[in-house]
Amino acid sequence: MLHVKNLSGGYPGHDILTDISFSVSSGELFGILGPNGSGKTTLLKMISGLLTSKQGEILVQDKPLSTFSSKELARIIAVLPQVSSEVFAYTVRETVSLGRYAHQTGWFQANKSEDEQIVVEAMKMTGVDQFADKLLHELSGGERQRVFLAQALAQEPKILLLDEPTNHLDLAYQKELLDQLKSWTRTRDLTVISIFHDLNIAGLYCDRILLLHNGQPHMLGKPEEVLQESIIQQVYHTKVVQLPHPEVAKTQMLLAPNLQEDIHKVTLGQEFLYTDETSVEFRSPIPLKTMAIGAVHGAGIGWYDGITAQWGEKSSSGRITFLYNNPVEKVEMNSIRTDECTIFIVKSSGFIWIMMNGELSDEGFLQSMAVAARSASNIVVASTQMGKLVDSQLLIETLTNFI
Ligand SMILES: Nc1ncnc2c1ncn2[C@@H]1O[C@H](COP(=O)(O)OP(=O)(O)OP(=O)(O)O)[C@@H](O)[C@H]1O
Repeated sequence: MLHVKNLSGGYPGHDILTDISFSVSSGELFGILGPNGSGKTTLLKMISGLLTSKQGEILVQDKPLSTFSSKELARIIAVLPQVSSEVFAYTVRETVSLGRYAHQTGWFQANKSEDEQIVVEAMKMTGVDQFADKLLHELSGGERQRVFLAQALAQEPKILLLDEPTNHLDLAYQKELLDQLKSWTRTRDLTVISIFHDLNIAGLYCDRILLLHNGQPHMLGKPEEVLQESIIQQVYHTKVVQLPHPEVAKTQMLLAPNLQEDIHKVTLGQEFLYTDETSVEFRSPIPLKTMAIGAVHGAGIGWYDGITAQWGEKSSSGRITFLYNNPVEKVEMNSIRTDECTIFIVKSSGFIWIMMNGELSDEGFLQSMAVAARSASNIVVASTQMGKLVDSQLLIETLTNFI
């Protein structure tokens, strides 16, 4: 559908892009990612014919882009630019109708009934039909964004170029728009080429991603190939954490903020353990990353600021909670200091809680769980996730001696 071959160029006296090559197939949702100033918009402007290249070529449906008249091109490619705050005194209906321009063959055929039908359909699909007769400047940023999308759709393009399409949209409209675009790529063979700043949205919806860095292609591939911690850190120069989406087989990237200096350094130990006649409680002064089994509240993986074992009547505390019919017995504590971390263990007839002062990997959590599971079924492994990364092998040997 679209081939970009060895493309270089930019603005007069200011080259931006160097040797970019890629192809986009019909019905593909193709994402362009990259830091600010990496050349994403410049590339999109070249594909839309707004900027000419210095070297290389762009083929649309196997014909060089430069051989299309602007009207011919508008029947194939529609562009949704970054929405600016400048709007003209047009109504929503008039704005969307402009999308039909490329399909009109003469002045007297303007607004034929077929065109009108398509305009109404585009307005319905984007949910802007409810304010069809309002002026653009009477709408919110997100509503305006949807009007321009309707205009692009009314153009009935084969290729839709989008520059940060979800920029002004709230969460529900982001999802609705992207679900809709994805479905049109499948059902109508629409090809979508879109710039994204949100790596996670790109990861969820794109078939492939081109990652630009300083005007050059850094990587081209499937989202799971491109969205790797090390690649993103190298290109964006910021720390991110990669993890699997909990519901779909897609990778997600989280920012890793520098919040640790706001948290005072603590060592988990006996002074945070409280016992009375109806409960044993560990009240942590900071949130702990936890993995728990057997709990009525907080089982699985999470972040909690405490653990409670209770019997008798007691209101829920929001901490990881274990319930017992009878009082737990033989509550023992152990503080173990290794070269890398200190571990605080609370053990009773009913549970084992392992609290780590250090950073524990997912594997470390699972292995600690496995050691504790040899002698208990109600278990919490908790970690401050601050300080040194704990060596899982050493940890297992240490825990095996104490549990
Ligand atoms: N009209 C222009 N004339 C000269 N240089 C320009 C022009 N527009 C953009 N540039 C420069 O081209 C470079 C790439 O800009 P571009 O808008 O393509 O980046 P981008 O990746 O889309 O960035 P952002 O994520 O900030 O939108 C930037 O250094 C920018 O200053």
